[in-house]
Amino acid sequence: MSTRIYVALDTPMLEQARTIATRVRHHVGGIKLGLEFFMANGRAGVREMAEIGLPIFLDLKFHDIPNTVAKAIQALRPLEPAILTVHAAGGRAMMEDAKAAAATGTRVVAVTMLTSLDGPDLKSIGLAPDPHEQVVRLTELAREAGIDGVVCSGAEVGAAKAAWPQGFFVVPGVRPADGAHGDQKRVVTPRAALDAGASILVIGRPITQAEDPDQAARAIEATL
Ligand SMILES: O=C(O)c1cc(=O)[nH]c(=O)n1[C@@H]1O[C@H](COP(=O)(O)O)[C@@H](O)[C@H]1O
Repeated sequence: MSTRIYVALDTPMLEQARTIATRVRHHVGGIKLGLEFFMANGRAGVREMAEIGLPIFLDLKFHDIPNTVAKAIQALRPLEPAILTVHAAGGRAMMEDAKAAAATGTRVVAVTMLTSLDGPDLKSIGLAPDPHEQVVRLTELAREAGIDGVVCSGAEVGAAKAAWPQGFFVVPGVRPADGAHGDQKRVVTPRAALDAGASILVIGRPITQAEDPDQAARAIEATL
């Protein structure tokens, strides 16, 4: 079992999420539930998934004024997720208040730069077109805010870890060497992401869209 893999169950269908999670549960360390699942199934759905017995990573990527984010996270406290996400671009005060509002055992991690973006995308939204610079700057801000870690691509996790050696690093957008990239742009293999400093890997479609998700999870696990 690789406790370093969190399987992203991006589906609105509770039964489908439960079926995949049950099939792969011996090869992953946790379940990531995101906006697609949460919008369709809400807190009750999260509770049902928690019954499978794996840690829950609730990825709702909060990005709003500090008060709104803190109140939203407070409302999630009873679910006691192992990990939850905010956007680092929400700023230091928002991240500080997010951490203060979360349950004691919940790691709060901040998304630095989405793995679906590249340098030209950064430029198109008015930022310096250098993913490394952007990820390192936001990693330093997250560290100063006193949260637990960041989300970044495997291409930048080495630089982020150098900026925050004690941080917790979540790396999505990983693909087996021959895997389809889909909408992900800054992609590395699971092994390369771990070697570069990832604490955990978030893997969705390479497992969930496989003909045999259990076999796909095992094959990835074997490369780690
Ligand atoms: O916060 C995340 O988990 C996240 C951040 C990011 O920059 N990129 C990213 O892909 N994710 C999530 O990671 C998962 C990746 O899924 P796959 O591309 O199917 O492996 C999705 O659930 C995304 O929402």
